[in-house]
Amino acid sequence: MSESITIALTKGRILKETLPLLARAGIEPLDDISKSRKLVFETTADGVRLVVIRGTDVPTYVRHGAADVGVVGKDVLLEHGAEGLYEPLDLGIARCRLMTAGPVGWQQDGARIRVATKFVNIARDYFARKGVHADVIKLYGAMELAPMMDLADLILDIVDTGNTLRANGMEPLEEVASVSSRLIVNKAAMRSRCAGIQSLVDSLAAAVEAA
Ligand SMILES: Nc1ncnc2c1ncn2[C@@H]1O[C@H](COP(=O)(O)OP(=O)(O)OP(=O)(O)O)[C@@H](O)[C@H]1O
Ligand SMILES: O=P(O)(O)OC[C@H]1O[C@H](OP(=O)(O)OP(=O)(O)O)[C@H](O)[C@@H]1O
Repeated sequence: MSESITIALTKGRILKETLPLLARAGIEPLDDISKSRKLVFETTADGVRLVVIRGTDVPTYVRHGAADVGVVGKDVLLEHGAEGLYEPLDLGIARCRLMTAGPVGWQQDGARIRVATKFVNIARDYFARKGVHADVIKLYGAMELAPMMDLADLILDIVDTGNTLRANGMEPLEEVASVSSRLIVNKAAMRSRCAGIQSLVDSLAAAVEAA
């Protein structure tokens, strides 16, 4: 690739699943990311560098053009918006579901329900569309604790195996959205450096196909 490209990666579980796809597309970090405190990594591909950040920061870097391309969960795009971004590729990794969940056997008995979540925009939109009066309570983690402590009636959170819910006496109720990680691209970069970015998108699409 002749033009330089910066790719913003979501650290944690998405990173682990992204690296094999990047490797199949011929992009491997020169350092071992898991053993390094660095945030920027040069790669085996000429002009391609990686930055490793929190998922919620990935769309911000890409929207402002500080990174050209990013990898982020669909949940983050739904919650924080995708303006200024193209979403050309579903990478099919870190698959899970956004669901409502409640204590086993829970039944609504009042006009309003209290919902604890870190996905407040998704939750407000979801319950408004259902015509349910929901008081949405923002939390930053351990959503499953909120009903146990009578902070909330329900939660809206990510569910994969369901083990976390079961371990805390809860059950999944309704699916709000299906989630996987997406490749996002800065709209201006897509226009001005179309060839380099399109070639990256094509290589990653082939890597996803081969996975
Ligand atoms: N249990 C899961 N199974 C599969 N994918 C998941 C699961 N939990 C989260 N994800 C996906 O991985 C992304 C990152 O989740 P992770 O738990 O690594 O970070 P986080 O703690 O939610 O984020 P942060 O560190 O920014 O607060 C989520 O946005 C979602 O797309
Ligand atoms: O259905 P499961 O397979 O149990 O997965 C769901 C759990 O995974 C995520 O948490 P994570 O393990 O990432 O911990 P976190 O609270 O640090 O995000 C999510 O917030 C759920 O708690």
